[in-house]
Amino acid sequence: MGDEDWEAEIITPHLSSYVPVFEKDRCASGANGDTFHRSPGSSSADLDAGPSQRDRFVTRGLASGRSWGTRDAGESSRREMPSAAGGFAVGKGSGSRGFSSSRLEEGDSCGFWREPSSDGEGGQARSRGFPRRGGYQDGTDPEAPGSARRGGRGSFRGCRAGFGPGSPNSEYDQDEGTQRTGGLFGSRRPALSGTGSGDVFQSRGGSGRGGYKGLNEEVVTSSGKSPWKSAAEGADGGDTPGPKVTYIPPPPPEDEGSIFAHYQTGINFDKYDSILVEVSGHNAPPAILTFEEANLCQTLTNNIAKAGYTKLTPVQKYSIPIILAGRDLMACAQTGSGKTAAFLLPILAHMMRDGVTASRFRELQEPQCLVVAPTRELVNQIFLEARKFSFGTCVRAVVIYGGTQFGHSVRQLVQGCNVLCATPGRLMDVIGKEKIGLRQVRYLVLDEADRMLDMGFGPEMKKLISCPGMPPKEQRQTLMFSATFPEEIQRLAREFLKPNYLFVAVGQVGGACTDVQQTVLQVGQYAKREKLVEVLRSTGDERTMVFVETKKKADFIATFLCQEKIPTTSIHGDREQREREQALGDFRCGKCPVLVATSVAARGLDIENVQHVINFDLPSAIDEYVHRIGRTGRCGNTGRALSFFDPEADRLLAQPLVKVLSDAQQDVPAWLEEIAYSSCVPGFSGSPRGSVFASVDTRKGSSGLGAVGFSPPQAPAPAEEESWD
Ligand SMILES: Nc1ncnc2c1ncn2[C@@H]1O[C@H](COP(=O)(O)OP(=O)(O)OP(=O)(O)O)[C@@H](O)[C@H]1O
Repeated sequence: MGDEDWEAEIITPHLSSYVPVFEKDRCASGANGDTFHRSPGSSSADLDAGPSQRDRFVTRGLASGRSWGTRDAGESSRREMPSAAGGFAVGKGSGSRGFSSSRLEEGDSCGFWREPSSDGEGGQARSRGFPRRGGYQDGTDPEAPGSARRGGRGSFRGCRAGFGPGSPNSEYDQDEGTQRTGGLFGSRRPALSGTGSGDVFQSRGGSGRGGYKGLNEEVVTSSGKSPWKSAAEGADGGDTPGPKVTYIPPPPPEDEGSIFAHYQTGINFDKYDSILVEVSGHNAPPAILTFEEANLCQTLTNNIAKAGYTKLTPVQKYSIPIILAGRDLMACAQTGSGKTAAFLLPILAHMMRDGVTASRFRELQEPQCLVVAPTRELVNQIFLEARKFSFGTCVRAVVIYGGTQFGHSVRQLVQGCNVLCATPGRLMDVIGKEKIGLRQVRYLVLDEADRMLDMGFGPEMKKLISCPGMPPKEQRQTLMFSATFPEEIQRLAREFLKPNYLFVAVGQVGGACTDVQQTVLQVGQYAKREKLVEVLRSTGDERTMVFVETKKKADFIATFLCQEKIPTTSIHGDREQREREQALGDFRCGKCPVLVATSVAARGLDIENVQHVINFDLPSAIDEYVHRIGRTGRCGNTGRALSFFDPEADRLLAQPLVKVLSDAQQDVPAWLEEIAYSSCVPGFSGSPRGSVFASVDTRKGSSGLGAVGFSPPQAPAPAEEESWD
């Protein structure tokens, strides 16, 4: 099938949904009211008796009984597992030489679509001089040339937006109500078309929508400038012409049950206690062991209890007292370990302690706290957390982000704003329109800070701290959180932080969550779809996120899976915001148990019951891999990650991948070690794009800051991308 053919194939069916209509004999009811007769996958966690004590990273992963691979365990080499024993790797097979057979690698013809050997995706996928990834594309991919491919996250929990009825603002009141759709939850969803999902398939040609485009959606020009900003300004209500964005997200839930809805911590939650934590910097306050020790006000304490939090996670134990002491902080902790509450709780406690007053209706709002994050879904998630913890207080949290009607953002703001959660583009828009003043900012939080400071967002963040009115770093508290913190980004971050900032490293900086069982299979590009279907059929309707490299491919694979009668939806930057939210809602509620995503969903998504992450395409950067697989195995729950490793395209990832696997005490397939060895990069630092594995505060090299804990596993690499130009 030629390139044009597959493109046509996607468009012509006019799918109103990715949810296929099932044959009656196979499904009685389902995503469209059907019940799928697919055998549910067993996900029993195979717990070992006790934690494996390693020299630096004490917590350890768990084996799930399921095996995706077909190799013998004997082919894997277990690394650095002095006490890895019993049960840890039970049932786990990693890699499959079988799948690396030339027959499959050279292209199978069992699928309905055959991938040509050349691709147009590689330019986008392998920026920075890495080999182009093999792919199916036709070279007309709008993402291809020069696009950055790192990304943000997307997550979503519930509905969003401010309180009460919007107060019309004539300046921005256009299109009021025209698209008040797109809720995430059943009752709030718009009337659905077609098969009932309402997830209208119209992502192609999705340019011109407003808003910052997430992760691998923004285009970084050779000058390092990011044109997304003007798009955001234009489409979201700024000055440049473009299609008007009319989407008004549904309001957040009002009932207490929904506000405090949470999922259970997992069987490994208590194992967090054994993770080694390193704090560096001078005069760090001691960690707290309980919420009581934090001495929070009664309302906050009640809200913490209602949220189901009984015990602090390590990053919370260390970060909360540091923030309460007024110190700047850079904190790095594994995915899903509670970083959001680690900054929200002490900030809210401070605000309450300082007697924050209810903000009132005003044209210019002056929030005390700014939380900036890279994707729309993530800021919405943070907003919902802030709203939950501030429930019953006078603190008002507001969320604004691109892809929604600008006037709607303004209407949320003018009603009052103490804590503003925003994506960079929309934030700069409202600052530019003088809807937000920065004079009162006491707390500036960069979530996914390494992403916020890299070449995609860094210039915007620099602009933010130079905005008129923004208090200098000496007069504000700056807090940075992420699961990964490359050394070069740590260096850039210092410009934002007071010199005496503290650095908290929970476990290994940039390390994968050890509650995720990682499996890598060698699968040639032409065999991937067949393997994907095989895996998805074997896992039943367990929730699975499938990551691919490009937006087009996300559409294509989602459509393909639907044709295979696997209820699937997709999220990527070319989908309209309403569609993105609909997709996440359908995935979250289980209507579509498979979500095909680009890296826009790699960071921060906190969705209950995501049992699997599949890297259909591996990312080029290992930190991206760490974030992607962190969508499962959250908060002490176990999860599984399966990656299709295409030796042609993924060779440069082999080395850092081996390191991530072994650091997380996972099986390392022998073939992967061989590839890693053969593609050995002299002076390897753990990542093709720089040292992700900065296991320590980078200041330690120069300032001799002392720290208890682990030592760097390798010599620091020369920083890449030092410059934003
Ligand atoms: N102390 C706690 N007790 C119980 N649940 C918690 C606690 N802290 C956080 N959680 C829950 O754990 C989940 C993961 O938290 P959160 O999203 O903040 O993780 P994260 O570290 O920011 O992850 P990521 O790196 O992927 O962004 C959330 O559902 C959150 O409500």
